[in-house]
Amino acid sequence: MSRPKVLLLGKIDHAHEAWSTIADIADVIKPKSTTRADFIAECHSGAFDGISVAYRTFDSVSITGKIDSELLDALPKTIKFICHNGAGYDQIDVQACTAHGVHVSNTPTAVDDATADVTIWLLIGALRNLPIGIHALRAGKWRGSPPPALGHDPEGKILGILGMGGIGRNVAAKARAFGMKIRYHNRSRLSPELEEGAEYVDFETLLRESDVLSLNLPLNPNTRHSIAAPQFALMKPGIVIVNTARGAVMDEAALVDALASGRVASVGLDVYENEPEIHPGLLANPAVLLVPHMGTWTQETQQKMEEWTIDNVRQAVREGRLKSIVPEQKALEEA
Ligand SMILES: O=CC(=O)O
Repeated sequence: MSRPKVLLLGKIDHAHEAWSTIADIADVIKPKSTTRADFIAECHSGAFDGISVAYRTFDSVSITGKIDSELLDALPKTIKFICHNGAGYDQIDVQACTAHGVHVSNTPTAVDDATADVTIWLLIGALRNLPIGIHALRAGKWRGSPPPALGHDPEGKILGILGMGGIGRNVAAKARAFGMKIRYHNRSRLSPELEEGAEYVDFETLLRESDVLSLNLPLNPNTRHSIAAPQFALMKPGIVIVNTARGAVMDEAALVDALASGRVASVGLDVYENEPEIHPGLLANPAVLLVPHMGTWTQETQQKMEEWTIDNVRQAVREGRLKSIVPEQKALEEA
């Protein structure tokens, strides 16, 4: 019987030992292409014939582009599993995968601490007007003249969390240590054990009453531009917003307008609508705290994410099922 074949899209940077165990159970194939057009041609050349599982990284989008119907049509029909290294899988059209009989996994929980840590860092930095001070200091002007306006303490402020999954709940736990009052909105209300005292409110109340809003929802066709001009108009003037989810859950141009009008006092952003491009209105604004998508940028978390993805590959090869199928496809593994 021929050995299973695994396609590696991107590279393994940390979990080399775990990855070496895949070579014991499968042949690993790497693409030669560096562009989507070449990758599709390579698919048609038969180079990937027989693969059943693909491991992919966020950065491998530069080779393949989005995993959509066109790409799935080009890949051999034998592919049954795509194991994505990352919590957010907006680069993958899950509906198209389901239609092609391909199951998709991501890396929930592995990213929660690191992403929540950066969320809290951005939250405090934006609340305290730190970017203005940092900017002035680097320009040799100490605090600047005039100095930044006084910031605000997190204690007693309402933190509204939009998207109360693993990362949102981790942010809540950490923000409680700063004395923040936690409210959230989600597609559905959580059990009291998961809520841990957080108050469930409707979307409009979250927008109207939050002092700080943290975006922790996944990007998909339903959540794109969840925060746009009509939502900014409802917000409490002077709100601080933090986004460590995906840029496109918020309309970046509308955000620039909301900052200019003062409706939004400050933002802390790790993600952008058209990464790595950033809206010039954000770059020009010294009040905003900007980080280049580093939410999971730690040794420990990158290692955990790779190991988690490799576990998915291993389970797919050995047992024909995934450790962490994405929520949209849960019913497929239960069937
Ligand atoms: O952005 C990071 C991730 O999706 O894991």
